[in-house]
Amino acid sequence: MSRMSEKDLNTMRRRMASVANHLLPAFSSSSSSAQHVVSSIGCSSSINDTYHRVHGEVPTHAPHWRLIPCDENGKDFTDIIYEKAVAEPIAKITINRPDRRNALRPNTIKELIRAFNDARDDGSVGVIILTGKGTKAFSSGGDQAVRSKHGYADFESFGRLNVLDLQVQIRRLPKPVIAMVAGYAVGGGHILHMVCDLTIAADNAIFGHSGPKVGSFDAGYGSSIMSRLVGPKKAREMWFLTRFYTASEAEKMGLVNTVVPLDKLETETIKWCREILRNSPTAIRVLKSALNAVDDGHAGLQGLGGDATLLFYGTEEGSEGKNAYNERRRPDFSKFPRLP
Ligand SMILES: CC(C)(COP(=O)(O)OP(=O)(O)OC[C@H]1O[C@@H](n2cnc3c(N)ncnc32)[C@H](O)[C@@H]1OP(=O)(O)O)[C@@H](O)C(=O)NCCC(=O)NCCSC(=O)c1cc(O)c2ccccc2c1O
Repeated sequence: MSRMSEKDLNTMRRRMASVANHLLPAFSSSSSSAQHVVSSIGCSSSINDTYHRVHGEVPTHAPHWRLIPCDENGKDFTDIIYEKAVAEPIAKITINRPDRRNALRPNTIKELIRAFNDARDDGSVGVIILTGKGTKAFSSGGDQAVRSKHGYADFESFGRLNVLDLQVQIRRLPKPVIAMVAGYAVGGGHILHMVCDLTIAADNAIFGHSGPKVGSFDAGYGSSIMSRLVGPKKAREMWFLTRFYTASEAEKMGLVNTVVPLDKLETETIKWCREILRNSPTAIRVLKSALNAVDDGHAGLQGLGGDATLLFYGTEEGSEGKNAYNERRRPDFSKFPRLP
């Protein structure tokens, strides 16, 4: 038999490793993601397939955060802290009213909307983290101290429900938004984390609705998205009984993606950001629209349709139409395929 080359040997090793992997015990569906399997067995090299060899683990170091002190008009942020990671496409928006359990007043929402707008427009941002200052609360929802006859009113003479605008903004923002939840996420705080694309919860997190106890309710996303997430029966239970649920109960209900020890919350969230950021931004963008499209009706279709147009503009076929118009000639689309 002729001597094996180094390349043949490597191929053989790879195939043997692959066969050995298939002999590993199967994992339950609750830990179905490959990365989750990797972390649950604590050793990425245990799965020695091409996928894991090529993609490997993401770095675990903490980002260096740069403070964005004010909005685009130079107005200082007071109710939020807005930061961007240096040399990494991650933005972090922190609700900063810890002595009120990060309750939301109209000004808090206005600042959140401005920060989210900035993160959307900034091409160097690919993922946005939404969180609350401190470990006691993500947010306790609408600030009951400033609730008036027509909504919430802080520095104005009229009330607003501008949290609804924020919910729509997060839902339509073409970048993933991750809720990083420690402590209470109740009332409007619970709804905000549900509207985010993913939720990473600390083991001290508590979720629930208090609306009907304080004479309020969110009959918009706060009802429809919750029913989608936990199912219609559980959604009714949560709204009708206004009980609070632990992080692990929330995970079982499908309300959160994962639960981690409080001191690992940011590290784990950053890990999820980095894993997302290694993937195609356009794929992620279109998937976010697609995952929302059916539920969001015309607005959902518009988002997904807008993505299609955006991609089409980058093609030669799309440019031919524009060029022909600008050159005052008929467009020639004859060379473009009519795919089956
Ligand atoms: C969140 C709590 C369960 C935490 O309890 P804990 O014992 O840890 O802390 P305290 O209760 O002592 O709170 C410390 C301090 O913060 C003040 N505070 C906390 N939450 C709020 C709040 N939401 N508004 C105003 N102030 C708040 C509290 O008074 C204390 O102040 P001191 O001066 O006494 O130190 C518990 O705090 C709690 O149950 N909070 C209230 C939760 C709540 O009912 N939230 C409002 C629900 S309604 C809502 O959020 C809402 C959401 C929407 O999306 C809507 C959409 C459309 C229409 C309406 C909407 C809407 O109303």
